Amino acid sequence: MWTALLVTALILSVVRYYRTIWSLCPGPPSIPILGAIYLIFNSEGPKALIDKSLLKYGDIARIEFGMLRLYVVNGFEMAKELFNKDCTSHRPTTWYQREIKGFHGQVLGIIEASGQPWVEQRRFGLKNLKDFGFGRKSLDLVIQEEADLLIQSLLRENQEKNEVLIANTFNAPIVNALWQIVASNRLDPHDEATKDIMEKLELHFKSRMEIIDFAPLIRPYLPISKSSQAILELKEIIRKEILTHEQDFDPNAPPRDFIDTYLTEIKRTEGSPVTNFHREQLVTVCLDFFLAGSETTSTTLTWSVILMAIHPEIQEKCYQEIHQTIGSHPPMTAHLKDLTYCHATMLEVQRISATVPATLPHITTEEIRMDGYVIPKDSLILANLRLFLHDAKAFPNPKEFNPSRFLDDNGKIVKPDQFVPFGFGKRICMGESLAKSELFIFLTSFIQKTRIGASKSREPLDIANHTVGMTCIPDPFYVVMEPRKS
Ligand code: HEM
Repeated sequence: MWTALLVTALILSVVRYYRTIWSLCPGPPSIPILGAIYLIFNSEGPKALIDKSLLKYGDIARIEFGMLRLYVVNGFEMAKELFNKDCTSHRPTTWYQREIKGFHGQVLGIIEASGQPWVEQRRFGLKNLKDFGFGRKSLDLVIQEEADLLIQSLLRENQEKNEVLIANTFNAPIVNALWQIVASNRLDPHDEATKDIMEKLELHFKSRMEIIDFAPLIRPYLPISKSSQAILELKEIIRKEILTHEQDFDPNAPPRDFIDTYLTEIKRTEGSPVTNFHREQLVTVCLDFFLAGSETTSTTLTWSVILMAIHPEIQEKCYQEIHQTIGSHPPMTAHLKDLTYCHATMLEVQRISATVPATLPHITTEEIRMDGYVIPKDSLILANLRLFLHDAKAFPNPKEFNPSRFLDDNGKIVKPDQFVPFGFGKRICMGESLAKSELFIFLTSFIQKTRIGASKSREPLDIANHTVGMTCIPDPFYVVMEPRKS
């Protein structure tokens, strides 16, 4: 009798499972309990989530992952409307976000936070990221110095080996620029401590989403993964830097960097029963800048190098523009408006690489009904940015690398709405202006001082050789880099 009852209960729950998912919008086949988990644990990894095969389900595809329901939005208009809603601007929180990124069960920082604490931290971060020209140096100068040091080191490598290996090449300089903004210190790229930070960041970026983090009952009893351990150690490094800042912090002196600005805010709001500004919050906000701002920018720069090597005629056009407009003057953010072809080249690098192929997951806080679709409360939702950036209607011949598509007849920059490398809506990237300065100054400094070409002793360069994860990263490649005569 118990067996019969068990079998009936099982059949009923399977029927219920299929009735529920059939009442929702379509998606890849799934089975009870596991859903369509095979999609991200196959050899393709997260690439499956942005695959064109999902287009057959319409503007939005539903993917079941065990207890989770994920919606991938492939329709641009729909995505824009959805991501502008308050009820889609929250983030899912798992054990990882509460215990590893957060502190004692509390979600902190910007990337994973939601509601009022997120609004406050994001607003504060945005306001202060805008004029990150702290203390002695302007932001442009910090970026120029990092670009120049890297160029010198690559030219030396080229002189010794007749070619240069491009693999994680921009990671240290970009982390360094961020570290100077955050803590006004420069990390020595040859120092063991710096290599350690880079390895930890890399471990994090190479890790896959751990589905088990969504099982709050058993997760605390399982061992901490290497990538989570790396995050805890990165937080400790940042915490130590904050403690050092606290020792010689003078609230009446101008802030030296972001940490000082934040410490001033902690002092200002001290004693308030509702303050969200405290040391652990600062640790996570800084960590978020490193996690969101390092790999994204450095990978886009890696794409710039491979694309310049494949397209010497475009590189030459950029060089001529730089040569005629600013000569040997160090490139600055303000030159974006004068070096329009270089600006267009930077946009085209971002478009074709789609470095961040999808937004991070958002979570719905209420049921949404839109264009005949129903998205239940507590569903994960992400937008397929790569699809929008490669949309043939907005960008004719989308596979072609053609910076001129971003220039009108008068040579002015024009950007179609679908140009969304930084996402859109309420959670749009916070580091957009910083990233643009970094991309522009690095790209133009490289072209101003070097000629990048393909290495003749290697296989032809091909942008199809890349790995898709949280970011799309070109596989390591070799180029020749020769100095330009000034
Ligand atoms: C080329 C470089 C970059 C690209 C392509 C990029 C792209 C993105 C994208 C697509 C998102 C997700 C939006 C969403 O979930 O809806 C995001 C979020 C974010 N980015 Fe960037 N990003 C870049 C550089 C930076 C930099 C330099 C920083 C700051 C130091 C930064 C800070 C952030 C933060 C804090 C978030 C989370 C925002 C929130 O949840 O409210 N990013 N970025």
